[in-house]
Amino acid sequence: MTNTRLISPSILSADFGNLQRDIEMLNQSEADWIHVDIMDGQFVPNISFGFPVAEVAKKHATKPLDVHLMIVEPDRYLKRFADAGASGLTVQLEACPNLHRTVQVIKESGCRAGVAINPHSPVSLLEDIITELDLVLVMSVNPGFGGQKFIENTYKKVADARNLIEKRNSKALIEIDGGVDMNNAGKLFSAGANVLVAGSSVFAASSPSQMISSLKHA
Ligand SMILES: O=C(CO)[C@@H](O)[C@H](O)COP(=O)(O)O
Ligand SMILES: [Co+2]
Repeated sequence: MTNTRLISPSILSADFGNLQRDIEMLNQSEADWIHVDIMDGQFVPNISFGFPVAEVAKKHATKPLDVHLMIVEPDRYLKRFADAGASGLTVQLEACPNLHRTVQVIKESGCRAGVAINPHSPVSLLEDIITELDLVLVMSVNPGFGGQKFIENTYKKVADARNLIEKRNSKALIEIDGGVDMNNAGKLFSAGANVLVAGSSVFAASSPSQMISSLKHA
């Protein structure tokens, strides 16, 4: 079992009028990655931002961009997000009819390959692809918005993912996304999570950088 514990703050909750300032704050903080949420208004009922904002993030960030694609037909855009500076590309299982091929294309682009599963999708759906993955993202809210309530069934899914990874000797990291805060961060790491995404809990804190440290050492 890996002891890796990383924090990936989501810029969805940043101040877009001061994005450079907020990214520079993340550069100075204990954040490990910077989470970039791409929403298309089709896979999820919200539109966030696209390439220009991802490119601004890349221009100012000194940390790897952890790009989460909540879009239909992600294959159409993998290369462009890789060229925009993504270090990791995570697609939603539910958006990928040919997931094995999609994962191979991500790897060929030089990015870390991640697959996200929605709250209704069991971890067992990853059984025949887990050895190909660098990262499994367990959604702990329904995707589409920041600031939602954490779904408690996530702990069981972290345990399921950890069991599957160990059974198949996979090197995949387990990432959790949605409603992560000081009430659940420590329990998630103890349950076997490796990477915690945090949007509103970081950016609404009086000291975002202190909150990142608190989450990391929870
Ligand atoms: O992918 C998503 C939402 O769909 C996330 O990455 C959110 O940006 C997390 O925000 P909080 O729940 O932490 O506020
Ligand atoms: Co996300």
